[in-house]
Parts: sequence; C-alpha cells; structure tokens
Amino acid sequence: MTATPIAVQVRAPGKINLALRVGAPRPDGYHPIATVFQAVSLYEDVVATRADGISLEIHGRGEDLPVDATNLAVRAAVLLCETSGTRAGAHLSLTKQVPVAGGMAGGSADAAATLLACDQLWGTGLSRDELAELASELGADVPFALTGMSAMGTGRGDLITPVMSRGTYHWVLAVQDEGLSTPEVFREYDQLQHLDLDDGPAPRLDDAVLAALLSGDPIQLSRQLGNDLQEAALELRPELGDVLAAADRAGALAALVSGSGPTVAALALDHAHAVSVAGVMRAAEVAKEILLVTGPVPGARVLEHVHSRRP
Ligand SMILES: C[C@@](CO)(OP(=O)(O)O)[C@H](O)COP(=O)(O)OP(=O)(O)OC[C@H]1O[C@@H](n2ccc(N)nc2=O)[C@H](O)[C@@H]1O
Ligand SMILES: Nc1ncnc2c1ncn2[C@@H]1O[C@H](COP(=O)(O)OP(=O)(O)O)[C@@H](O)[C@H]1O
Repeated sequence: MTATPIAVQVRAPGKINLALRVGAPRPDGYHPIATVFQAVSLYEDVVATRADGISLEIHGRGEDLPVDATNLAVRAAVLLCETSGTRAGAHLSLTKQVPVAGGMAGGSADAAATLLACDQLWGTGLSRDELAELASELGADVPFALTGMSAMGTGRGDLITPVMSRGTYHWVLAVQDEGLSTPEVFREYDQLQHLDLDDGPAPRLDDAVLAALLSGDPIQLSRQLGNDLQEAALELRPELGDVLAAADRAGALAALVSGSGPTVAALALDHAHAVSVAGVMRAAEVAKEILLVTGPVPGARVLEHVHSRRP
C-alpha cells in the first residue's frame, strides 16, 4: 500500500528588501544586484489537486489576474511537468495575501509554492537545489521564496545565501491601490543614474546590514535600511514621498520602499510601537491599506497532504 496525496497545500511568504544595491544593466537586460531579503508574514497559499491538465483559480487579492499560461503559478507547474516528464496534471487553488505588483514578490511566492506543491503531488522528488534551479528560470525573486527567513541575494537576486538573524522585526506596510512595473522601475533607475551596459562598479552590500540583523536590535537595523530603486520608484510615483513622510511623522524607526515598490515598509520597535505607527499612518490616508507583519518567517513549506490510499 502506497499513500498517494490527492491534494497538497503549500504556503510561501512575501518579502521586503532590507538593503538593495543595483549595478549597471547586463546585455541580457537584467541588472546585477546585491540584496538582503527578509520573508514576512503575508502569505500565498496554493492547494494543488490531482486533475487533467493544469488549471488555476485565484482568491483574495489578484482575482483579476490572468489564469492562463502567463500566470507565474501556471508557468511553474508547466515547467515542472516538462522537466519531470510526468503525465499528471493539477488544479491550483491560489489564495493571495501579498499585494500584486507591490515590490513584495507575491507572484514569485506563487511560483515557489506551486513548484513545491506539484513536486509533492506528483512525487517528482526534486531536491531543494533542483527546485531552486527551476525557480530561477521562472524569475529572479523565486529562489528566495523557497528559502525564506533572511538571506542575501546576488547575481540577478537569484543566488541565495541564508544569513543569521536574531529576533523578530515588526513592520508596518503601506499598500497602494495600483502596482508598479518592475522593468519600468529598473529602466527609470538607469536613466537617473545615466547607466549604460556593464557601466560602473558591481553592487556591494555593507557588512553592517548583516551585523545589524545578527544583533536583533531594530534600532541598529533601521540605520542600515536602503534601496537603490527608491528614487526611481519615487520619480514614477511621487505620492510615495507622502507615505515616507507619514511613516516618519508616525515615529517609525525608518521606512523604505520595498524592492521596486510601491509598498512602503516602516520598521517599528516592537508590536505595540507598530500598532501606534500604523494608527498614525492610517489616519494620514496615504495608502489603500496599512498592514502589520513580522519577519523573518520560513520559505515555502507544506502545510497539508491529503491522502487517498491505493493498493
Ligand atoms: C526588484 C526586485 C528586488 O527583489 O523585486 P520586486 O520589487 O520585483 O519584488 C527583484 O529584483 C525583481 O525580481 P523579479 O520580479 O522576480 O524579476 P523578474 O520577473 O525575473 O524580471 C522582471 C524584469 O525586471 C528587471 N530586472 C529584474 C531583476 C534584476 N536583477 N534586474 C532586472 O533588471 C528586468 O527588466 C526583468 O525583465
Ligand atoms: N501569480 C501571480 N501573482 C501576481 N502577479 C503575477 C502572477 N503571475 C504573473 N503575474 C504578473 O507579474 C507582475 C508582478 O508580480 P508581483 O510578484 O505581484 O509583483 P512584484 O514583482 O512587484 O513583486 C504582475 O503585475 C502580473 O502582471
């Protein structure tokens, strides 16, 4: 008797870039980056159920996203199907908490969760390294969604090195109605920096970010937050200046645009301080939603296997 799952539920987190350094564009259109990711407690849940072919339904945020082969979750399932040669299919039910096109890698979390869910459902049995290789084919941020916690990303952001982090950090997120396009923000960055192909120094992280994470002290971390894409995001969406100013007035330790934006992440001392910062930011009416999250949290993980027993 072999226990075969008929359904698998996987959860993967969104992220904040605590530090993001960007170099000049490469011939393939990507930019070399050096970043420190932190996975935070906004989650994408994927339930993969045995079915014919690959199909997708979306709940929560992003209900108007396409459910065809352009969706990152579908692309992940198709890639695993093709790589493993399986004849099995899956229906994917995706529940999204992470804002769409918010600079928090929700689509990447969907792809990572789907890879893991389908791997379990189909018994493909790939190692974490093999999954990470497929992940990087799907997008620069996808490998981190598998790893979670706190990690350094280099190359296109897809080469992941976990880093030590002490304690829990409390963040207030200001979520905007309308997302920003990642390629557009990188293009704006190139214009602002007057960067051409392979022009300028390779991006480097300051070791002080890693030391701050290790200290567990949010005040120390607040002094090391930084994002090279912030100016470009502000250029494209000047209202984000009001969000950063509101976070400052609310007494946040520091605030920055996450990744390519437009979500702004404000760091608080502890939970009570985060509640107070969130209250002031809500009253300032600078965002569609103000959310409280914590980090670091784990990467993609199986929450449940549903089994049918077959002889
Ligand atoms: C900026 C960051 C920071 O973590 O995150 P988000 O703000 O998107 O969440 C990432 O680098 C985004 O990663 P991700 O969103 O997975 O990018 P991809 O889908 O692979 O690439 C989309 C496009 O963004 C640009 N891109 C992305 C990554 C990178 N290192 N250099 C780039 O220039 C390229 O124009 C690429 O065609
Ligand atoms: N499952 C998905 N969830 C979100 N966006 C997706 C998904 N599949 C494809 N996309 C496309 O990717 C774009 C950016 O995705 P997302 O990961 O939400 O933002 P960001 O890159 O800013 O972190 C979306 O605007 C959408 O066009």
